[in-house]
Amino acid sequence: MSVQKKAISCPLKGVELLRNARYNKGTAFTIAERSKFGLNSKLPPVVETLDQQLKRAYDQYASLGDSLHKHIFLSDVFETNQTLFYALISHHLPEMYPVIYTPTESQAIKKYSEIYRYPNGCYFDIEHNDPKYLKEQLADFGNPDDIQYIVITDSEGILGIGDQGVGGILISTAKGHLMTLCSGLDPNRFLPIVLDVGTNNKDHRQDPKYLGLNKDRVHGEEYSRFLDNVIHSVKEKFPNAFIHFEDFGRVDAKPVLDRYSPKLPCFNDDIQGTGVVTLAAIFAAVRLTKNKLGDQTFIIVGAGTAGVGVADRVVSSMVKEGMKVEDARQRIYLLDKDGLLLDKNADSATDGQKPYLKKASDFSEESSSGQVDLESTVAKVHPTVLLGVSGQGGIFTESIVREMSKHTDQPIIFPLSNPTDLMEAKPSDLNEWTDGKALIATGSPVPPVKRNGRDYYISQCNNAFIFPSVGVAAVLSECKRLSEEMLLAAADGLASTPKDYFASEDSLLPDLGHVREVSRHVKFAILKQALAENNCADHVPRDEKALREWIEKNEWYAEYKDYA
Ligand SMILES: NC(=O)C1=CN([C@@H]2O[C@H](COP(=O)(O)OP(=O)(O)OC[C@H]3O[C@@H](n4cnc5c(N)ncnc54)[C@H](O)[C@@H]3O)[C@@H](O)[C@H]2O)C=CC1
Ligand SMILES: CC(=O)C(=O)O
Ligand SMILES: [Mg+2]
Repeated sequence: MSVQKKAISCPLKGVELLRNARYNKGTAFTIAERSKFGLNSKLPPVVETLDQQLKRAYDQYASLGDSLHKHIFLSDVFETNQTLFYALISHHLPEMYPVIYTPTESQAIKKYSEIYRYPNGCYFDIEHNDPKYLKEQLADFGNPDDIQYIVITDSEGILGIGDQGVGGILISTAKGHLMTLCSGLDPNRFLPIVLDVGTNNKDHRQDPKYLGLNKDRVHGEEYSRFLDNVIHSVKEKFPNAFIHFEDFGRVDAKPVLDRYSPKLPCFNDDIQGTGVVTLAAIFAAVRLTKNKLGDQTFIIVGAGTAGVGVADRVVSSMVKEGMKVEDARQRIYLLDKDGLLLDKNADSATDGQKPYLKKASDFSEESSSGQVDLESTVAKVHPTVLLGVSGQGGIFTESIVREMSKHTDQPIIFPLSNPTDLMEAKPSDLNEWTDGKALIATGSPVPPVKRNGRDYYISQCNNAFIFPSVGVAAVLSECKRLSEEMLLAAADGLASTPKDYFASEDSLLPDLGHVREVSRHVKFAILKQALAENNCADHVPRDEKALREWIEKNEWYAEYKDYA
């Protein structure tokens, strides 16, 4: 990671410098810099501070009518002046976060070809599936040591909006922005990649403006060969980069993680990040109900990438607390679009789902059609925790939630699907149906629920609260592999964040406004675990105080540097 230096070398001059977002300071170039770097007469005469620039940029942003235009405006700022972009969002993080991320990001991705203005990263398409070619293209993105963190998507499972083809590049860029904003990754050491393997999205295929490959999505061997070529090229070109897989489709996500995670430091955000952040929120909820994790009964609705990822992390945590794996799995009921996952349907279950299949014979009374729906499962197993990662808005109905409430005093209910309109239930409804007792967290941000003169703060349970810390800790540690124990340490770290960083007594997760401090706390927990595993570079400080200082010193800040 880059340690902050007083002056850095600036390789550019004149108009080229003004057009380079990394080095550009716009009206903040001083008189001396204007002379030294050939900028005289190329800027208006007044020299401004970053604060003055921030005021103008914010006023322009605020004057825009809708969030998509605000998103486009912020993207323009990013393309012109990176420091201003990160400073602006850092100053207004809770306000702008939903604009650069979920929910507005999903609109921007759907409309990518319509709103396109400039390239956003590295586009690898399957028609150029040649290792030599791929490596040559990567050379343009930096020298071997330059890139530390890479987000790759194949765009098949973008948020809850599915296959988005080439537009998925924007999820890779958004995740990169959050790495910087939340955890201080140097944005110049980040590379977003989209794998364009075709798309089955009819709207895009019929759109004459669509910018991706207009062909059916490639699966199977050809897909795997392409991915292998990309990963090998990336590792050859940027050997130290940590790889973050994002929004792969439900069939490929887990096999891809299972294939690469034993070989290189990598992470699947939807599987592992969602699992960790949800676990941390569950720890908090369970603490509020004065119960133990091992006493909970879970129903997870949506047995795809995120659903299985959450289930696996809950199991790991229960096992860490002393439970047997089989017993832990028994406490988790996974439902997919055809209802509860049952052993009689083992043939159609994914590898990730298989450990969670329940005996069909135990549910014969509930199933006249051969399927056991959510309401029947709730009535039968009396869950204390109900999680939604199905991408199906509104499927936690009033009768389901009322049934759950009959058997548990404080139901823990997290509609985690994104964007906002795909949440499995609205927090205000959940609050109403449970008479204010439900402990709620959502995937996309929502305002507090006001009921009977009280404000109920709803925590956002989104992997964005964890992957920036996991990612930067992995980069700092130079770990050989990201271990399950490091992930559990991240969940513990997030759950044990000092209370000052929470919006209210009963918040399940810290407040976004304190994300940098929270992230330091989580990185510390992960690095301690990496040290304990001997999974760390020698330069990582062993002493706790020195480790905390080192973590902070290695954060990138949006401030203008002096140019030598
Ligand atoms: N809050 C967070 O941090 C995260 C939220 N998510 C959200 O979770 C949702 C799912 O994402 P992924 O797991 O990546 O997608 P996925 O496509 O891998 O999984 C979704 C699963 O839901 C199932 N499903 C569809 N209709 C259903 C129904 N009526 N009842 C039960 N299951 C049903 C599908 O068959 C599929 O297996 C998305 O909306 C996504 O935005 C995903 C990752 C992180
Ligand atoms: C948050 C996230 O990663 C998703 O919804 O896919
Ligand atoms: Mg995702």
